[in-house]
Amino acid sequence: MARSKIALIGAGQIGGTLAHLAGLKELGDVVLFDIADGVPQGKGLDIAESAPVDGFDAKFSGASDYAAIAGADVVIVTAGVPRKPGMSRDDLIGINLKVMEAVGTGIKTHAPDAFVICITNPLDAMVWALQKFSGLPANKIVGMAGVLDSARFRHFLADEFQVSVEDVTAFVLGGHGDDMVPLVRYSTVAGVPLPDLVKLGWTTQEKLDAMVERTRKGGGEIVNLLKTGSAFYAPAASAIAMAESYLRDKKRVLPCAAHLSGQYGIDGLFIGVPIVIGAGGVERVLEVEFNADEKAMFDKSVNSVKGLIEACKGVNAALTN
Ligand SMILES: NC(=O)C1=CN([C@@H]2O[C@H](COP(=O)(O)OP(=O)(O)OC[C@H]3O[C@@H](n4cnc5c(N)ncnc54)[C@H](O)[C@@H]3O)[C@@H](O)[C@H]2O)C=CC1
Ligand SMILES: O=C([O-])CC(=O)C(=O)O
Repeated sequence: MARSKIALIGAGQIGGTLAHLAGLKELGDVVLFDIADGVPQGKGLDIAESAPVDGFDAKFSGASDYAAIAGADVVIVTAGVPRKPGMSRDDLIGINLKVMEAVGTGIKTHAPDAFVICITNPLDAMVWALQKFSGLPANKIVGMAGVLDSARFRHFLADEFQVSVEDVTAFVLGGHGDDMVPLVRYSTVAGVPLPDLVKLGWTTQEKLDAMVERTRKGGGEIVNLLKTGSAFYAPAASAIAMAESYLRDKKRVLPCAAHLSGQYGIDGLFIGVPIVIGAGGVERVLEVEFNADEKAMFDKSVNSVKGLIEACKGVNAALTN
């Protein structure tokens, strides 16, 4: 059977890490695309030269011409700019929206049948714009954020409880901003919900609240430490989990920014919700029930995303249709 083809649009910090992980997991042959000519070629060659040491078989190539992504099964988009300390993700709208227009056109022309994962920030608005520019069907394009935000929450919880990260589940829904919604009631250790663990004395409500807040600000914490860019190892690992679920038809249930058409009372926006990713792309949206507090947090986050969409429409009139 022929190998799958994975196209990475953007060969920066996340793009390079994606290529390496795709190789290590033998997900398929990888094409790195970037406007910075030489960078995708150099990273591709470097990773190919690591393959004999780690023992994986995959081809790596670099390009600055969209023709190279033709026939890709999966496209992962990280093209654009990351924020620096003092900036919010939303400050990236102007520049990254223009990038999404170019990328969307490239995908529409050369890889219209791919399953597309957008990572570029501000995520919920960029994946919405990328869908408009590419014309992809709603089940073939998703945004990566919830897997990352949930992984951060899981890490903090596992560290607090001194248990394996594997036994901690978490769902962080809503938009990928500081008002994202870590759902404490739906997060567990070996199936036991967090509120029960507070009752059992495993942690205190104050500590749990602090971990929720740290999760919400998790991206900014790393930006402030790195100073020159943002997180890339955990974001790349998260997108690879989504790509793997599609390519291997694993049907994993993952929190992702998915196009909603009525679910959660939302129509026409990409919002972080649990979805099933399989060979059919977004195969199902899991609608969890919210209590009044959770609903208020979710609505607040959705309103932030709506504000970003309006800002995009203000920048590019073609998006108003
Ligand atoms: N959704 C999420 O959870 C996360 C999103 N991000 C976002 O991902 C994006 C990428 O982050 P990094 O890889 O760290 O940035 P980076 O700066 O290392 O890489 C971005 C790459 O995009 C390339 N690029 C710029 N314009 C392009 C265009 N028109 N076509 C093709 N390539 C183009 C640049 O040359 C650069 O190599 C940022 O917007 C960042 O905010 C970062 C972490 C998590
Ligand atoms: O915070 C940022 O700018 C990058 C990002 O989205 C994250 O790491 O969650």
